[in-house]
Amino acid sequence: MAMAAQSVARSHAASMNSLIHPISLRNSLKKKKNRFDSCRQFLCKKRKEENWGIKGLKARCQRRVDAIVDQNVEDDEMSGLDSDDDTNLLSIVMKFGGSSVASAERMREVADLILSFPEERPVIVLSAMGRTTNKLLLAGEKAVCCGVSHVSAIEELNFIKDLHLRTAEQLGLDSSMISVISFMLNDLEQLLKGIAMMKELTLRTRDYLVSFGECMSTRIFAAYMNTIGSKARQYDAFDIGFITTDDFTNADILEATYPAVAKKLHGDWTSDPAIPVITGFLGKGWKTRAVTTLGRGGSDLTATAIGKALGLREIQVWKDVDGVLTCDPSIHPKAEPVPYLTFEEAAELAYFGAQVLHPQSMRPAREADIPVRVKNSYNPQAPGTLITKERDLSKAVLTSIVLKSNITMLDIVSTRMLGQYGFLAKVFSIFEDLGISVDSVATSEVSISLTLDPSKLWTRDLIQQELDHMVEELEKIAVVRLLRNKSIISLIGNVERSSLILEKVFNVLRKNGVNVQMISQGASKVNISLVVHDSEARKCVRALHSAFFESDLLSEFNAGLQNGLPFVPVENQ
Ligand SMILES: Nc1ncnc2c1ncn2[C@@H]1O[C@H](COP(=O)(O)OP(=O)(O)O)[C@@H](O)[C@H]1O
Ligand SMILES: N[C@@H](CC(=O)OP(=O)(O)O)C(=O)O
Repeated sequence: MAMAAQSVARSHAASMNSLIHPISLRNSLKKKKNRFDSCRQFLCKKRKEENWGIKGLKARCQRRVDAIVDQNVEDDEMSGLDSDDDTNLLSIVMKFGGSSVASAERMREVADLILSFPEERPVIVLSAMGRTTNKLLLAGEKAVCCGVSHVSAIEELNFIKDLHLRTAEQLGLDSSMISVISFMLNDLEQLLKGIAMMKELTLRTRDYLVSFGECMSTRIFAAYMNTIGSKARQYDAFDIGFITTDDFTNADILEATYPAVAKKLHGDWTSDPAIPVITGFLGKGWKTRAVTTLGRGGSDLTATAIGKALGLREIQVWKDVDGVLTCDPSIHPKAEPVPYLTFEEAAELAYFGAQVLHPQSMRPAREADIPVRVKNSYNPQAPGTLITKERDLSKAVLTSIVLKSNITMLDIVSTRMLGQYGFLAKVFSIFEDLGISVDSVATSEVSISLTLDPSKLWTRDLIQQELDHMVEELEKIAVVRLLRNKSIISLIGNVERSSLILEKVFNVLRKNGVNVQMISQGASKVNISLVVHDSEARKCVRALHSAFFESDLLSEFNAGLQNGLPFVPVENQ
């Protein structure tokens, strides 16, 4: 049924392909002679006079634009020139998150925003509308235990139905698109009935279930772009070469994705230009061929992967905040935008829990060295955050404070004597065998303290089961203490100034009566992690933020230098 809905949507998108493409024409002409309007009027007049079909109009349009770009012809001449100009290729990727496309009104604003960059030829990546992904997951969980006959009454299902149909209507989409969306919503209900019947929601089904969010938002948005005369073409990422591992709910993009996506998008664009509107977050498992997802917030990764695949000039991720901030604004309202970050800083920040970026999203951008700009779709004038390979760190001390709560920590002490080799190797081979990844580590020769990455630990049952098994294995070689309800506070910044940072940190923590339970400074030189108890963590973040960002830290540092306290990089001490 879902495949049928998709093919209806595809044929709909195909029928849209026959409209003219004002953005492409306008962009080319702006760069050369700004003669598009007269050209379009001329062609429209001619079309009426001579009764051209759409195909004829398109061919003449293209020849005409190419001719004007070449500056060789008069307005009423027809030329057979073919343009093979690289400047006409797709130029940037613009990703809009759920909050940016949460309603018809927001979709209109996003469309205006895209059109306000007439010099760009963007690829658009969209997330599901608003909180649709959460609602789909909740609907799935309710379906497991509510019984088939109660599925139609699931509150979240009805919310999703209402939101998508209302949005399609408010955007003035034609009846064929409204039936595509109705068809998909019907499929969604059938799927939930299947879940209710099976009384089970596997990770694979969970991914298929949430894929409805992005599949619907992109269809609605592409159709709206077409309605307002900006030719757009919808794509499901799993149909255009996004090949992933089969790790449902947390899949990884495989290398084969890049050439496949480039071939498809570039090929379609050159043969028939239309703004690509692509589902974020989704892929196709290389063995199972089933729909996979890239982990929560995975549309950021879709965007950077497309940037790399097409070698684009810039990757823009549009959110509901003025860029990456000095800390999570929901913890401390005085958080401020960080104007520049390196890929390394952004990756650490994302990995250690800043929800604003997907943990893996910096990888493709860094590999292809493409700048990433984090912008606010509610406040497009704000400069946002620019993430690049390098930046001037001479004035940087601390960049951002990140909190990851509800962490499990392990203290592992070897039962053997000092001087035994291979202890660390044995411990880490146990984690490898169990497929559990570790966040932060602090070691001595006979003991290790570490925190576990919770993303691997998906459901409650599994957490307990996995942890029990892990402790059992570790107890064969060590005394193990499992500590729950911990938080990691990660200080992302210039670790060349770690003495200053740590001096201040311990001052703040001492004043607040907080004991640090583990400290770790990674080799990355941008991150110092502190483990504290969950109950103290938010208070600590606020106090640290005040100390680092609400006082003149740099002059404090310079004053230290003038007072004969020279700064010595930590590795030289
Ligand atoms: N350091 C931070 N900087 C900016 N936003 C942050 C930070 N930490 C957490 N956030 C949260 O991340 C949200 C934006 O990320 P996300 O919800 O994934 O955006 P989108 O869905 O638009 O892609 C913000 O609304 C904010 O609450
Ligand atoms: N819709 C998915 C993917 C995503 O990237 O969303 P957002 O861009 O709104 O964080 C999620 O909620 O996880």
